[in-house]
Amino acid sequence: MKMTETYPQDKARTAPEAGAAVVNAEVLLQLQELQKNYGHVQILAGVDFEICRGEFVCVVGPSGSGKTTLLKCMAGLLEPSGGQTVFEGQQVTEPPAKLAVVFQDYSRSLLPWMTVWQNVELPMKNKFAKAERPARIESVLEAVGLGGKGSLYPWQMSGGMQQRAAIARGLAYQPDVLLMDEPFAAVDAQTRIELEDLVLRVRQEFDMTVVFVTHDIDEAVYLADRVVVLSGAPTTVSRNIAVDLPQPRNQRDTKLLPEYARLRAEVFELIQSAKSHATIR
Ligand SMILES: Nc1ncnc2c1ncn2[C@@H]1O[C@H](COP(=O)(O)OP(=O)(O)OP(=O)(O)O)[C@@H](O)[C@H]1O
Repeated sequence: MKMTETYPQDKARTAPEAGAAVVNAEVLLQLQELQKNYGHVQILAGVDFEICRGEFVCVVGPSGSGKTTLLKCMAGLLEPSGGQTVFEGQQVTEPPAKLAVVFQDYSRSLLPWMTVWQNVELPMKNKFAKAERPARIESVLEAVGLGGKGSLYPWQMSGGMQQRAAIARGLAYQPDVLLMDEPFAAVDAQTRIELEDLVLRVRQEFDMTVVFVTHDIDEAVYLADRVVVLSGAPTTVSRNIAVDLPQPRNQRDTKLLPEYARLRAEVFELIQSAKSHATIR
């Protein structure tokens, strides 16, 4: 087995060996020639890739390349100007029930007048009977390291704890796919490391597919089964890189591997090149 495979842009399919957690190669999400304009400005110029069930895919690209725009189109929160997102064979026209999104700005995503428990319970109300909820809430709070903290309000917690609560809320109704938009950008470096490992753990525990947008190359290579590198706007997929680093990942040992350094350098070069070719507006 090759250590790394690079998939051509028009055939962004993941081989099962791309990551240990990928148990089959069932395609769950497809981005088909996705385009998005804001007014006359084209941001996404036909983004095309697929995500298999169980995969952890990181999306990286230069600032302003449209990573957040792409994620919103995937989530059904923004209507594309062309192309489509397909989730489990259906075109996405509104947020699918089996998909949850965790945004960067936890301070705005948690409702400050609700306790952590109530925040986590909110999205579960349409899916689980009242009697079922407490055990599930306790289990997700435990999973994110907030066991016993459900009675706190967001403003009584640190930034890292609030982001844990936002992740717990994303997990609470057991989505098939978790979309995360630079979720750790606003926390300190030590907390960021803890949250990266937390996401890897809960991804295994809850058997989820994760799409994770980040501008941090180290984070992308450390977390991903596959890194999708975007070009600068007008944006297409620059490269699809399978990350075949051993699982489970470890903040010290994984980052000492020559293959980690090689992948990191590859992504870095691509982003530098994308920056230099991006249209200056
Ligand atoms: N609602 C909007 N109306 C007009 N332009 C927008 C809108 N949202 C985003 N843009 C522009 O589209 C481009 C892509 O924005 P987006 O936030 O998707 O990029 P990004 O890659 O996530 O950026 P960053 O890495 O800096 O967070 C930017 O130039 C931004 O100013």
